[in-house]
Amino acid sequence: MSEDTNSRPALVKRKAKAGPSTSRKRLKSHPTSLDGLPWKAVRRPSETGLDGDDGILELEEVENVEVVYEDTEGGRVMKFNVLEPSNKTTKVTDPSVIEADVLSSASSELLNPSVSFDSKSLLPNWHTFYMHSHLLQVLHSRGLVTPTPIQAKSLPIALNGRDIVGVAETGSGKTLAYGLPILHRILSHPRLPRTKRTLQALILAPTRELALQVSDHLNAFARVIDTKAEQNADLRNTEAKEKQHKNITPPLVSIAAIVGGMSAQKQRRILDRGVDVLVATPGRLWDILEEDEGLARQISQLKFLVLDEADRMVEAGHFAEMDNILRLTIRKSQEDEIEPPEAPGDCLDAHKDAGNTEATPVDALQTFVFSATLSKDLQKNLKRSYRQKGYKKLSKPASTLDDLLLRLDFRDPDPAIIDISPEGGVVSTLKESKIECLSTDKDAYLYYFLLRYPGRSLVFLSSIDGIRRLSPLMELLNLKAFPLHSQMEQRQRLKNLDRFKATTNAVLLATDIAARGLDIPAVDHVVHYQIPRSADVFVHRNGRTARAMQKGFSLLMCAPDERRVVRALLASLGRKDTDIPEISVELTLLDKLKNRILLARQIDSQQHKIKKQHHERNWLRETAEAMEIELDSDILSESADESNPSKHRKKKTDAKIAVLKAKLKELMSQPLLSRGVSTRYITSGSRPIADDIISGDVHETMLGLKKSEAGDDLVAAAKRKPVHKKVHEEPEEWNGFGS
Ligand SMILES: Nc1ncnc2c1ncn2[C@@H]1O[C@H](COP(=O)(O)OP(=O)(O)OP(=O)(O)O)[C@@H](O)[C@H]1O
Repeated sequence: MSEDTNSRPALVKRKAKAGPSTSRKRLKSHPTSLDGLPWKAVRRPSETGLDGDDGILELEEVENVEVVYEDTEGGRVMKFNVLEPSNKTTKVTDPSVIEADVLSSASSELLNPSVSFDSKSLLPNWHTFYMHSHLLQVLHSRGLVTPTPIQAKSLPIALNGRDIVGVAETGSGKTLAYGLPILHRILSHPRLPRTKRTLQALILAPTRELALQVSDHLNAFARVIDTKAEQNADLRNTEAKEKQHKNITPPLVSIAAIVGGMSAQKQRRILDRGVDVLVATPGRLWDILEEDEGLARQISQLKFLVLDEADRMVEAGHFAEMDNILRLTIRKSQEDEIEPPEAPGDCLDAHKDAGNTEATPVDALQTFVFSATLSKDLQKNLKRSYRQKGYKKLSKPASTLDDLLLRLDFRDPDPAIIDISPEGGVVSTLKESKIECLSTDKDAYLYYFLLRYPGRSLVFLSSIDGIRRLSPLMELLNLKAFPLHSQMEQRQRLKNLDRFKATTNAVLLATDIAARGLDIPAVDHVVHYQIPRSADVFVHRNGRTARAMQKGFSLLMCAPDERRVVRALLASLGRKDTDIPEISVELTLLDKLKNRILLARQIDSQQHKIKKQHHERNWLRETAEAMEIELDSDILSESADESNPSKHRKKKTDAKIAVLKAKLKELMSQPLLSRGVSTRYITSGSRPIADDIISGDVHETMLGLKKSEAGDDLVAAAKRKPVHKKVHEEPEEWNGFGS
């Protein structure tokens, strides 16, 4: 993670490279601590197995340092001289000072942004927001030439110090809508030299993956732009550039992620060094806060509080932690005033009396609440939560999202509500479809879909057991499928996510932990293998594709007993199930696929048997050891003795598996031929495909079917009403990302 860039955990190995050389000049004898040296993170090549954001290990090294020992009254003291080539100017070695220097030079650009970056001509669409020139440069270098509608609407309001409740479709750039104002403020108010960073912004996110993604996303804007790396022709890939760069330069703004499943000690150390922005999941943050008064104090003095995917945070069972954390953000002076409205009407009247819709609060904790799905009622209640005097204190713990959001210490008498979510939650670039089939046939339909429409497919299941069942089946069917669910280790979760991102033709089998916020580039298809449990989850699952104005496709698999729920779910979005067209399926191929699936299931069940036996043996052995009982050697023997019953059973099962695997291999080697096509007479039959093969139009895995996108094969259904966006002003002219 990029917050590690200038990290220097206490327990890592460090090597001070050789001392003075004659060609170097001693510039300073500076009795600084080890922490004061210009440590650089050491790149960890993947071959070493030590790469990746494991959150545990960070290696650093330091160069050109001379170690001297000095005898003092208190004993022998070690001092360090930092050496530099004679043609260079001296730099003091405290990293915080280096950072402060960089920061001040960056902030000085603000005084005259045109000197370093001509945003007016290079980024005319962003120029009008007058953001820090560093941010503009990063936007430019990343090719983000036009703000998205939610960004265009939020930025002027947020930069003006106001609170915002923002609702906009999935993948529409909400992270930068709240992130840029935060970064702008921090860059524009540099720390004094030699002072530690103090926490300015807290961003709460419901899942670990989302928190890490937000911190990565914002970190790209927090680092010094490395013009040398930019020019390096060998490093055209932005990610590679960033990776190389973040290893050497301290960030302008330090952004750390605090999430469960990673080393808590390391996260504490990062916090001890001081960070500007913290992105956290409520659970882990509260764990740390319980032991860290200093951090709790910093949280009570925040400049920004963000609730990303606020509605999900409550669902995720973070109620108590959220409640506790939000209480910390309430200013003492206001705490007494935090009361629930007695009657909504009273409150609204009082609100009107306040009559201060445009005011910019002076003591500014700015609060941003963002999501793709915040109900209208909730938005109204958020306005109401503007504290009125004369009511009782909120002493009871929060028990609903309304309750919880009432705790938000909105400074703004009238938080701006920006709702540009599309009607029914349907993103304009998303094509939806459904398949109605028996639950028992879902595997075959899914397999058909994945073969017929190769690409990156995110398959949602509601149960972890379902994922555990499907995963090995997919493997046996030679599909690259990666599981992702909450019972997996965090490291494995991130690894699978990365693998899925890196593979163009892959499947991610995920529970709803992947439904929210995850920004995976180019997800072609979202499949609802099991129907979502709520309309919001449906919208967010769909939102993993068709992001940033890209095309996307979603498929809802609906069994007869699920129809009623689907109807209700769509009705709550103001839609009908007939709105969603069915996708055409070549049924002759489906039958052939069913045979493959049948075999794969049999193999899996046999393999499962072996695993179970193995597990039972281990359990017996461990229990016997614990109870100091000696077990009959027959039971545990792994020897090749044929008379051993368990060994014999295993051998039999192995043989069965081998036969089944051979059969499956044989089946999979036979081409899947669509109706009316024969391999012997490829140019004849009712559907000759020779021409298609020559022109490259043929689908490789299903002969007789042309290559097509899933969206092209929809069976006409009752026409969906066009999706009307609510009226909004300037973003109307926005024509998508890019040029
Ligand atoms: N102005 C822009 N121009 C082009 N791409 C952008 C712009 N702003 C953000 N993006 C890209 O759009 C993608 C989606 O952004 P982001 O993850 O912030 O969406 P979101 O609205 O938070 O989605 P969700 O509701 O699913 O969490 C990201 O890859 C981001 O880099």
